[in-house]
Amino acid sequence: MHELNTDQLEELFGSDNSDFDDSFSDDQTRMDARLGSDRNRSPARMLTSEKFGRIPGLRLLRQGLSHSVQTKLLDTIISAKYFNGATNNQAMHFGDLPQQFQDIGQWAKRDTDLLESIDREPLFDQAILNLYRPGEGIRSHVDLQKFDDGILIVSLLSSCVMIMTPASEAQKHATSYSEEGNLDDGIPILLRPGDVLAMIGPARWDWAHCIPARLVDDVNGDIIQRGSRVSITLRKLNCTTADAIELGHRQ
Ligand SMILES: O=C(O)CCC(=O)C(=O)O
Ligand SMILES: [Fe+2]
Repeated sequence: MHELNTDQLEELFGSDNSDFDDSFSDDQTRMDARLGSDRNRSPARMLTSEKFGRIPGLRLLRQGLSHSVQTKLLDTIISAKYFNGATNNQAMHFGDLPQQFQDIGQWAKRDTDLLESIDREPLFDQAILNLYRPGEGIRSHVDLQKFDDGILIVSLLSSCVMIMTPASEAQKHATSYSEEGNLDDGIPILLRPGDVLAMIGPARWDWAHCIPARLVDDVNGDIIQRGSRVSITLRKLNCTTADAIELGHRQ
C-alpha cells in the first residue's frame, strides 16, 4: 500500500533535504502560509528567477514556496486522496482549478518574473499532479501542442534532476545551442522542494524535458538521494476540455 499519510510526510521531509533552507518562511515576498488568504495586500517586491543562457524561456525560482506553503499543498493533496492505491501516481484537473493551485498561478504572475510574457485569462485551466516514488521518473517529452505556451512546475517533498535536451536535430545544431559544447547528455536542472520552474517559448516548444528513473542524482559530484517527490504542473489548454484526454508519459 503506497498511500502517503501525515506521518510518512514528516518522515519524508527529512529524507534528502538536509540542505533545505527554510529562511524564506518569514519572508513576506515569498509565497507564504497565507496562501489564498490575502489577495488584496499591496504588491510585493518582484522576485527574480534564475535564467539559463542556453535555454531561452526557462526560468527557475529557487525555494519560491515557503516551507509552510509546501506543507499546506501536500496536506491538501493527501486529504484529496489523489494518490491512493499502489499504482496511482498521476492525477489531473481540468477547468476551474482548486483555489490553492489558482493562487500559485496568480502569485507567480503578480509577485515573480516567472510568467512575465504570459497574459491570459484564465492563467491556467489544467493541473497535473505527479507522485514519483524513489527511482521513478518521466520519459523525455515536449508537452503536447494542445497546451498553450507558459507552463509552471512546482516541486514538493524531494529533489530530483530534470534533464533538458533539444527536441530536434535541427534545434541541436542551432547556433545558439551548440556554441557552448556538447549537448548529448542534455542540460541538468536540479529541482528542489519549493522550487518553481517556468517553461516559456523555446524552453516549452524546442526543448524536451525528462526526469531519469534513478535512485540518486549526481550533481557535480554531490550525490543526492531521491525521496518521494510530488510535482504540480499548471498549464492552459488551447482546446476544449473534451479534446484534452491525454496519455501519461510516466515510466
Ligand atoms: O514532475 C515534473 O517535474 C514534470 C512533469 C511533466 O513534465 C509533465 O507532467 O508533463
Ligand atoms: Fe512535461
